[in-house]
Amino acid sequence: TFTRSTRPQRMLKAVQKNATKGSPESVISAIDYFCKHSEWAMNVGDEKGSILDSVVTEVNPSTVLELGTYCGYSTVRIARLLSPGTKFITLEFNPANVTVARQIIAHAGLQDKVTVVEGSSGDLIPQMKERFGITTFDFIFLDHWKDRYLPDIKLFEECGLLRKGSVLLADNVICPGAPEYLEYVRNSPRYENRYYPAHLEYTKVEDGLEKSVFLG
Ligand SMILES: Nc1ncnc2c1ncn2[C@@H]1O[C@H](Cn2cc(CNC(=O)c3cc([N+](=O)[O-])cc(O)c3O)nn2)[C@@H](O)[C@H]1O
Ligand SMILES: [Mg+2]
Repeated sequence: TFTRSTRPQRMLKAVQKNATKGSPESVISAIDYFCKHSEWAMNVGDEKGSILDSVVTEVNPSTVLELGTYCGYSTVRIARLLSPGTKFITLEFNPANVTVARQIIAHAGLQDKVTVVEGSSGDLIPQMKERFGITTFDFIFLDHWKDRYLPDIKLFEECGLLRKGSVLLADNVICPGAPEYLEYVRNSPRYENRYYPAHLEYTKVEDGLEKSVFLG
């Protein structure tokens, strides 16, 4: 029987066809080209991706967590900037997307830099310490279900996974929006925040990233 491919599978084919193996930049370009000329997809994209790059470079983290791997676009953006020995974990709920993401990350030659863990953030965050030997995360990128941003930041606090200076960067705080999360970090004395205005990936729609530094 004929089963139609999925958008992540078509994105993977485009990467395998157009990107040079071992080149993270060409994987990033191939995905951005696919999203601009073939099919829109919910990667953080090139404009917000450059902001993500600058924050990762500024933090120069030793431990990194990403929520919502999807196809691995932001995973590749982050992993290509990390120093050797950095511990980078990305969480992905959908097993089909885990499979696609691992292949895209491998095409970029970054498979040894990051661990893609299948499961939901709510289940996996409390396991970070004992399963992966993490004490605290220096940098966290939130790009998963928007109604999970707030419960998950509270989970980070409860599990003692944040230290003074830990940086959280949240995608889509305007579109689709994460109003409860924004209200929480902006009204909490425990976070120093900065909003980076941008646009929804590959569109002219307003969106942005919120950076929140945990003050301890
Ligand atoms: N709690 C979770 N734990 C682990 N993985 C998760 C979780 N929630 C979603 N995911 C995974 O994230 C991936 C991508 N994803 C992200 C979202 C939520 N983000 C968006 O819906 C979104 C939507 C738009 N948009 O509609 O324009 C733009 C964006 O940049 C977005 O991130 N839904 N799936 C999917 O593979 C899903 O399995
Ligand atoms: Mg997003």
